[in-house]
Amino acid sequence: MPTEAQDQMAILAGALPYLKRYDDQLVVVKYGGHAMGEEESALRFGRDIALLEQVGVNPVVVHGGGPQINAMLKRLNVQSTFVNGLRVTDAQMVDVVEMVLAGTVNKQVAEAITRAGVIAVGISGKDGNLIRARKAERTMRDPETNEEREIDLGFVGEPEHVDTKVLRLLIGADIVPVVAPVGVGEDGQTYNINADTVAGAIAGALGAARLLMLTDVAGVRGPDGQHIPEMTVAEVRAGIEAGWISGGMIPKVETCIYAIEKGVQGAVILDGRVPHAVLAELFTAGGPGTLIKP
Ligand SMILES: Nc1ncnc2c1ncn2[C@@H]1O[C@H](COP(=O)(O)OP(=O)(O)O)[C@@H](O)[C@H]1O
Ligand SMILES: CC(=O)N[C@@H](CCC(=O)OP(=O)(O)O)C(=O)O
Repeated sequence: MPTEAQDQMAILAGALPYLKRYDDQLVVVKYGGHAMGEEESALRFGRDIALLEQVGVNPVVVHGGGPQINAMLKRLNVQSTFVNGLRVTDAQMVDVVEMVLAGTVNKQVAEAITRAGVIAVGISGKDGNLIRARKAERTMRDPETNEEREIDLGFVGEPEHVDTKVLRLLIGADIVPVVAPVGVGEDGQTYNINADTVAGAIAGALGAARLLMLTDVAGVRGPDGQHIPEMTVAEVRAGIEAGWISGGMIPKVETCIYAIEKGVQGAVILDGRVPHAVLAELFTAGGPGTLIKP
């Protein structure tokens, strides 16, 4: 009968080749608001990110906070609406969004990593010229006239330019950057940016080895509801076209495709609520999520 120690040795031996593969590599981890869950799961996430740093991987965390923004808006009695997964953000709301994302959530995530023994620094896309944004433009088909018309999302932005200098300085000093998805326009306007989009833009600009998208589903499900362990970009496009990839999964897979086209070797969608999801994905054969490859 194998002893517990032998079991642990077997796990370690299995992980060693993967540790070597990711040594000194950049891994961007998008930590979604739904993946955050209870305090204990956030602390577990912090320990896993700290462990990555300690074994020589360079993690960069981009967090979301959609549910946390919703909770604050509810307390303030403010209604919000979404168009194609993006929150219509007026001038008053952009202040609340920035306060929650760059304030509360950003500091909680950075603190969870720091508490695990590795220094993390929380910044927003407005710091160090990290994310220069422009107003996001979207159109929608009017169901009555069947014509495409522009929709005004207010202060919703998309990254126009990512300046990685501040990230590289932090990474070089063994500090984990934790980024809130807020950007600044040329005129100094603050923009609310979807966190998936920011994670893809940063992974692309850094030329990361991997982009991990932590959400609250196990990965991409196929037409019959089965979990798909691995997909090519062409298969993802076919899934969107056929309609079995839909809703909130569309911006997620599109972000993965964008990052891959920018040179990221692989992007993974996985359930961040599962203990040690990040470690299992990077350091075991055939991780638990859906790996999207060129
Ligand atoms: N093929 C699919 N596989 C998995 N989830 C899908 C698929 N198509 C649509 N979805 C939906 O996408 C959702 C994930 O997106 P979303 O809720 O926006 O995540 P997050 O809040 O983490 O950014 C799932 O909960 C599911 O309802
Ligand atoms: C424009 C837009 O929709 N921004 C998002 C930013 C937060 C986010 O993306 O958080 P999750 O990753 O947890 O969904 C929002 O306001 O909810």
